[in-house]
Amino acid sequence: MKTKQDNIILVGLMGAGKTTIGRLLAKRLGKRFVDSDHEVESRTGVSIPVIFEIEGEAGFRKRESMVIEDLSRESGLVMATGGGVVLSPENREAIKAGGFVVYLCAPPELLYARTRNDRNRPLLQVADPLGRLRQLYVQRDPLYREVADMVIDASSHSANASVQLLLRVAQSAPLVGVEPAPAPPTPSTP
Ligand SMILES: Nc1ncnc2c1ncn2[C@@H]1O[C@H](COP(=O)(O)OP(=O)(O)OP(=O)(O)O)[C@@H](O)[C@H]1O
Ligand SMILES: O=C(O)C1=C[C@@H](O)[C@@H](O)[C@H](O)C1
Ligand SMILES: [Mg+2]
Repeated sequence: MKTKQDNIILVGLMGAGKTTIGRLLAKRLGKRFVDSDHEVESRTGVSIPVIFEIEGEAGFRKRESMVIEDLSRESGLVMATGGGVVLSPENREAIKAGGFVVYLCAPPELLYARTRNDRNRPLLQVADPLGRLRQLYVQRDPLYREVADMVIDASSHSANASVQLLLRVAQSAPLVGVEPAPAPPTPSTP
């Protein structure tokens, strides 16, 4: 039977550390690491900025949804997701059904510091990227919480500390969806 713990799915805003932490965690758990952003790029053969340029955000979201639908049906994965996957109700359902979902939560100011020198995130190529991150936080924080089985404060942990925390959870969490063992028979009195 498929259990929720078969897959661990990381959600959160750009720069929260989904790719960094997901890769390390997968290695430690001996699971396959997948990243929905990388999967979109490998299916199209071009980078995310190029997809945004040619097809706009709407085109990217359609491709992202197809990838999420496919990957959420697999098992034994650690999956990093793109920051915007929670925008679509269909993606949210697929993620919730597809694994144990961890929201890496961090304030916009920290996310800005982590992403400011990277040109690979089209939504942050604006005059005021910190302002954009603040808007996205307000819009998306409730959506990440809606899908999350667990929230990690990604601002107070190093990437390695977050991995350690998740390893402890993965190794101690009961398997959701598994029937509890039947109670032993009560001895009959002679
Ligand atoms: N405590 C931390 N946890 C995770 N990543 C950190 C931490 N501190 C710094 N970083 C750095 O933050 C940067 C952004 O991380 P990463 O690319 O993993 O984010 P992401 O959540 O996958 O973003 P995106 O949604 O844009 O793909 C990386 O350079 C990473 O090394
Ligand atoms: O937050 C977002 O909407 C995005 C985050 C990235 O992971 C990429 O999926 C893309 O740049 C869009
Ligand atoms: Mg990433």
